Amino acid sequence: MTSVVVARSTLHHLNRCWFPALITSAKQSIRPCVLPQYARSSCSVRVRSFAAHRAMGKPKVVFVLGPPGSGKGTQCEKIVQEFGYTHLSAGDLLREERNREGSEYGALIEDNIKNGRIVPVEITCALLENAMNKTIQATGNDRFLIDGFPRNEDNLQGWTNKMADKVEQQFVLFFECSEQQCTERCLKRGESSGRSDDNAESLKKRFNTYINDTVAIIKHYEELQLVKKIDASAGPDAVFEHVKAIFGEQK
Ligand SMILES: Nc1ncnc2c1ncn2[C@@H]1O[C@H](COP(=O)(O)OP(=O)(O)O)[C@@H](O)[C@H]1O
Ligand SMILES: Nc1ccn([C@@H]2O[C@H](COP(=O)(O)OP(=O)(O)O)[C@@H](O)[C@H]2O)c(=O)n1
Repeated sequence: MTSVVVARSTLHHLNRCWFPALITSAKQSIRPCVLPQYARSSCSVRVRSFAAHRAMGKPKVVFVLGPPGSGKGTQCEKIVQEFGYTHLSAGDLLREERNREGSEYGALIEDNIKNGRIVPVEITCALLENAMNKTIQATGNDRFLIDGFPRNEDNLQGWTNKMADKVEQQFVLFFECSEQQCTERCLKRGESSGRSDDNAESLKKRFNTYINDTVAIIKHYEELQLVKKIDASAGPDAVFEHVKAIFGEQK
C-alpha cells in the first residue's frame, strides 16, 4: 500500500506542477508521455519518492556543464566507472522521449534539438526527476551526474522551484574547451552518431545558445563558488586525471 501512496503523491506532484495532462484515469496511471523508458510506471510500481528517501539523506547531485562536444558524456562515463555515480544526460533523456512512439512532445523536442534551442524545463525536469526516483528505487544509488543541465535561465528556475530543496548540490563540473575544438569533435562524432544536430548548421546554433544562455548559468554557479573548472582540451585520459582529483576530494 505504501507504494501506492508514494506513487500517488508523485503523480499529484506531476499533476500539480508539471503536466496536468499526465493524469488520465481514476486509476491514476501515468500516461507514458514524458517519462523515459525506465521511468514509465503505473501506481502499482514501487517508486520511492525523494520524500521517502530523505530519511537516508538527500540525493547528491553534480551538474556537468560545458559547450557541445567538450567531453561531458565521455568524462561522465569514466566518473561512473571510478566513483559509482549514476549518469543522467538531459540530452539523452530528451532524445529517448523524442523517439518514444506516441510521445506528444517528440516533434517539439526534435525542433528544439535541431535548432540548438533548449526544451522547456517542465519536460526536462520531469524526465530527470523520474529517472532519479527510478534509479534510487531500483539500485539505491543516490549520487547523480546531471549532464547538460541547467542550460538556461528557464532550466535553472524550473530546477530551483521544484528540485533544489530535494537534493544536495555538491558542485558544478565545467569543461572548458574552444568552439573550434568542440566543433571538430562534434563533426567527427556526427560521422557515426546519427544525431540530427551534429552538423555544421546546428552546431552554430548550439554554440550561440551556449554563449547566450549557458555561460550565464555557469557564472551564476561561479558566484556561489560551486564551479570546478577543468581544461577539456587535452585527450580524454589526461582530462580525467583532473576530474579524478576533484572527485577524490569529496567525502
Ligand atoms: N578529451 C577529448 N579529446 C578528444 N576527443 C574527445 C574528448 N572527449 C570526448 N571526445 C570525443 O568528442 C566527441 C564529443 O564528446 P562527448 O563526450 O560526447 O561530448 P559532450 O557530451 O560534451 O557533447 C565524442 O565523439 C568523443 O569521443
Ligand atoms: N537541458 C537540456 C539539455 C539538452 N537539450 C537539448 O538537447 C540538445 C543536445 O544536448 P546534449 O547535452 O545531448 O549534447 P551537447 O550539445 O552537450 O553535445 C541541446 O542542443 C538541446 O537542444 C535541452 O533542450 N535541454
